[in-house]
Amino acid sequence: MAEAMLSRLLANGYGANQVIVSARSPERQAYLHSTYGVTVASNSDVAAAHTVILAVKPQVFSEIESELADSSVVQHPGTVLSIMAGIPSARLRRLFPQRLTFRAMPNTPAQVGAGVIALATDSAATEAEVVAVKELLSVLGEVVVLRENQMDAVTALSGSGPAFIALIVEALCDAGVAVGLSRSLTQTLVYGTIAGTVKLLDEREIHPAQLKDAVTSPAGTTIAGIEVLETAGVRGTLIQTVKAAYQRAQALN
Ligand SMILES: NC(=O)C1=CN([C@@H]2O[C@H](COP(=O)(O)OP(=O)(O)OC[C@H]3O[C@@H](n4cnc5c(N)ncnc54)[C@H](OP(=O)(O)O)[C@@H]3O)[C@@H](O)[C@H]2O)C=CC1
Ligand SMILES: O=C(O)[C@@H]1CCC=N1
Repeated sequence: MAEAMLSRLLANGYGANQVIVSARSPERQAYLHSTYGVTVASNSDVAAAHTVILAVKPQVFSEIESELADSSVVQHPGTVLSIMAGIPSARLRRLFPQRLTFRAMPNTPAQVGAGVIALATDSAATEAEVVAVKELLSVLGEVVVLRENQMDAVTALSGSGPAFIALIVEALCDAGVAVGLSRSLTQTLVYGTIAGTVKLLDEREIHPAQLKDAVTSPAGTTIAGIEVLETAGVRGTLIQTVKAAYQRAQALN
């Protein structure tokens, strides 16, 4: 995710000289420097920047936290923006008491600027400070401002969502192959069907049930398929899937 943010920032007018990055392995550090031309520095150096973006795994954050707590940089003013799942802003605020604290939850379509990014703002931030963070995140896609107590739910739905959708896409492609279509044709049909369905629902503001009913002819093919989905409990399975991801986000906290 950090690399997605980095590449999108550079592609959208931010200069390589405005960004410094940190990574753990020397291989990764060399890759980031040679690919993007950015300065690679220690966590402490990065944490001295005006805007600090925290994008390590939540489990790794404890190591960074103790490393940073020992350095004076945590006293610097500015902004800290975390994309880590399950780490509350209160914990970030304890580490960076002088900084405004924002939490965001992007998702992987951010790599192509098509992400949905949930943002919980700091109540002490001015309108201009909120706008600055929104502008930063807008290089990744659509920014939605919400309350921090909604962040674990967002993590489960849109943060993890691309993996759930990808699994469904893969299964549908396999289904196309199972009924005799080539892999490449199947991919074109499945990608187009999903993108087109979402576009139709969105642009015409149709309820999904309305669209399902419109496709479903009496004694036709679609209702035969719908019966299988309902018998398998796909609706309940998807609800349980998101609830499991939500509970995991809460546990990471
Ligand atoms: N993946 C996703 O779809 C999403 C992830 N997130 C959140 O983003 C965060 C990162 O996830 P993701 O990008 O998938 O994870 P990755 O493992 O891909 O990236 C984590 C990065 O942290 C670096 N890192 C690890 N340890 C340290 C350290 N001690 N000091 C400095 N850098 C370090 C790694 O460097 P190295 O490679 O050298 O180890 C790596 O570049 C998580 O908190 C996750 O919750 C949020 C939304 C979506
Ligand atoms: O799986 C995870 O924990 C992270 C958070 C959202 C997407 N990936």
